[in-house]
Amino acid sequence: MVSTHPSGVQDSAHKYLPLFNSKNFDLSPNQQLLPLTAKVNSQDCLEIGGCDVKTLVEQFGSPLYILDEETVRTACRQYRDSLKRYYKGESQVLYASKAWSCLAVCALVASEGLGIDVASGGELYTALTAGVNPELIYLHGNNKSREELRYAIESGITIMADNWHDLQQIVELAQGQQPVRIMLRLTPGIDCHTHEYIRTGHLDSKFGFDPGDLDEVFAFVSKQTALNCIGVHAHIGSQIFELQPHRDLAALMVQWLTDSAKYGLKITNLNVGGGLGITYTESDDPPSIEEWVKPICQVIEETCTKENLPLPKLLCEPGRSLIGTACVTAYTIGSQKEIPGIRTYIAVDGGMSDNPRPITYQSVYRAAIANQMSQPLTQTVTIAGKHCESGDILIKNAQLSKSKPGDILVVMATGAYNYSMASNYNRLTRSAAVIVANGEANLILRRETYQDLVRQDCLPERLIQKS
Ligand SMILES: Cc1ncc(COP(=O)(O)O)c(C=O)c1O
Ligand SMILES: N[C@@H](CCCC[NH3+])C(=O)O
Repeated sequence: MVSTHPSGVQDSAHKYLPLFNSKNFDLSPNQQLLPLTAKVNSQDCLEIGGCDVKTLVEQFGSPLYILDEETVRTACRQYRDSLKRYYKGESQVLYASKAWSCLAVCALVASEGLGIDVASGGELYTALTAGVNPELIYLHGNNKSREELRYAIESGITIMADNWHDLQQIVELAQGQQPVRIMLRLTPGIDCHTHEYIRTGHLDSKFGFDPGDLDEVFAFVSKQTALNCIGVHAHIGSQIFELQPHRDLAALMVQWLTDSAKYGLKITNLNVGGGLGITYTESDDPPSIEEWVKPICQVIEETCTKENLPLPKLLCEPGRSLIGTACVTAYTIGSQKEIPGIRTYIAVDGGMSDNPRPITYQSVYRAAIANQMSQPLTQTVTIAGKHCESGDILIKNAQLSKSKPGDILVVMATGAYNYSMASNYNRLTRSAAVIVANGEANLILRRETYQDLVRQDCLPERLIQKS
């Protein structure tokens, strides 16, 4: 018997399902706990993209990242369409690929007309290999190596100059070449309420030029014929639910455009970064994609009118809100340990190596037993990973239906900063990932093998064991 809350919400995993109907693409993916196509089928199993999660695990193994194509496409379109609706100037959405960088994800967002923000040579290589147009790729980093900068210049992408060292190296490498396209990353000095580790816009941040250096930077850049400075950039942090910090940022950035004009710089691009939060639990209440885009556009237009400036090309670079809720991770339940009067641990076949966010940021997730979605949530259990680390806990006090070894547990909203931050701790092989759409599942990341684990290992002659 499924019990019902006074609110009418079923006390089963059904409560996590989005109110999605295929004709209505208005739901903002970042406000859902499960991918938009999630439903429960006649076997009481969770289905995503028309694929039964239990069957996917049988076919592709466990743990498994399951990425819903429709949810990612919907999020891309909502960013793009909102910019078109609320901004009279040109605009471009970039995907912050640090959220999940792999060939398929880069190709998917590029097919929706997005550009890509990369934060290293490796992410750049991935985006280029996926076939992304170099003119739509932007390289970030507070300590880019000379090799990374050379690679960026040779590839014809835009470099986000983050500091003086960066600028000097770019000028040196650019000599004798076409002017190198750069944008300046500036620290706005704007605080927001999010985890300390993922705040970037406050003054005490390792990213970007200090606001006190602004005039000097504009003066320097204006004299360099090797540089083509097209824009300014700022990013205030991640998993943000408030709108005011981004309004403040937009106004401040237009001020930077006015300041730069005094140095004869023709800066035409303004990149407000990313940062829109997502729903990890029912108590998270982020604005929708449209609600985030609209005030930014309005503030830029109003401030430009006031300052008598032409509208800049507006760029933004969301990561988490494009992909976070498009994915679930499916695990197989194994051992259980009941400590009377204390708690019950349920262990799964992954943990901090495939999702390091709980142990790193104390992030809270929701889960369900995918093969019995309507069963009442009668158990309060702690979901433990399989690593040799007491802190390897995925969820404390999860409300689940009664489970047994072999059941499939899905953890929700694992699309952002999970695979991309995954490790091989305890030499676990990295999990596979599939993309699902219209009842079809395709592998996008092969599961690592034991051979993969030792591929880069070298065994010096003198250490070889002689029998
Ligand atoms: C420079 C930059 N741009 C974009 C992002 C993407 O942020 P989010 O995933 O919160 O949208 C980040 C990460 O915080 C970032 O550091
Ligand atoms: N890795 C962080 C986000 C970092 C954002 C990058 N600047 C997270 O998982 O929440």
